[in-house]
Amino acid sequence: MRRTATPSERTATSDAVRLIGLTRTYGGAPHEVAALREVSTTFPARSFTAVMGPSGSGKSTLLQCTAGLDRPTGGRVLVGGVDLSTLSERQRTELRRDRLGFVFQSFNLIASLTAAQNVALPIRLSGRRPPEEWIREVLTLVGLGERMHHRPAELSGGQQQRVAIARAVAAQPEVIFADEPTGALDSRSGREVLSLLRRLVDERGDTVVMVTHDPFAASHADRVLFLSDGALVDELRSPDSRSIAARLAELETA
Ligand SMILES: Nc1ncnc2c1ncn2[C@@H]1O[C@H](COP(=O)(O)OP(=O)(O)OP(=O)(O)O)[C@@H](O)[C@H]1O
Repeated sequence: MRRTATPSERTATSDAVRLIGLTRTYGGAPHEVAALREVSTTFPARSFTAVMGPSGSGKSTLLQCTAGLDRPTGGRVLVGGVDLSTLSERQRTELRRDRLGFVFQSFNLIASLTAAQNVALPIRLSGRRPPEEWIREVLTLVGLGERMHHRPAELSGGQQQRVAIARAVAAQPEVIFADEPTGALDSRSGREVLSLLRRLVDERGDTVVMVTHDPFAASHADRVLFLSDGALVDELRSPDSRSIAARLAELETA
């Protein structure tokens, strides 16, 4: 089930996503809120980026606009070179389904389906029939090869999140967007999920963009972007939790 380039075929230098002057305002004058102000950056292929910032700084809006779930009011988003603003609503839906993967805080699994059926669902929705060996391979990758036929209620929170990650990985997306993926987990399960995301990047060449409030979670990334009041104000490369927490505290008190 290898529709797009395999990780080894992906080049280390290409940009998976490019943001150019990304702007999103809500409401009109005099109550206009600038949730994003001319944010420009790139998310290189095979990299793990964390997005941080105080509450209300624009993290969710950045993720939503970058993943084509919300339309920016200015600037451009390029996913694999495709300018999202040139796509119709339907084409954006197809791009999300076929080329992007999503992991949410609340797992968003379908309760009546088994782990294997949940993982296969996005591929089925795009009209393809995923081979059972591929679904087994992806669930084995996340350490749940023995739990393929369990329903979400029969799995722990950490296991459910790993099923959700398997679901995101199964269609070989160009970028995996994770929104507070450890927010609902205890610290041990959270650590397992973060190690798994790290492994996807290091061993498979996946590209991960993660929004988080947690400096420890962000320390698993190659690079941490900091938003403040809708603007991209700083970035740290290969940071440790302590330096991330210190920078965040400065922005929160600013
Ligand atoms: N649909 C909306 N209508 C009006 N304002 C909005 C809307 N969505 C977000 N905003 C505003 O845009 C700004 C950025 O919000 P956003 O949710 O992106 O921040 P965040 O950094 O993700 O916050 P948190 O960490 O609290 O989740 C905030 O001022 C918020 O109130």
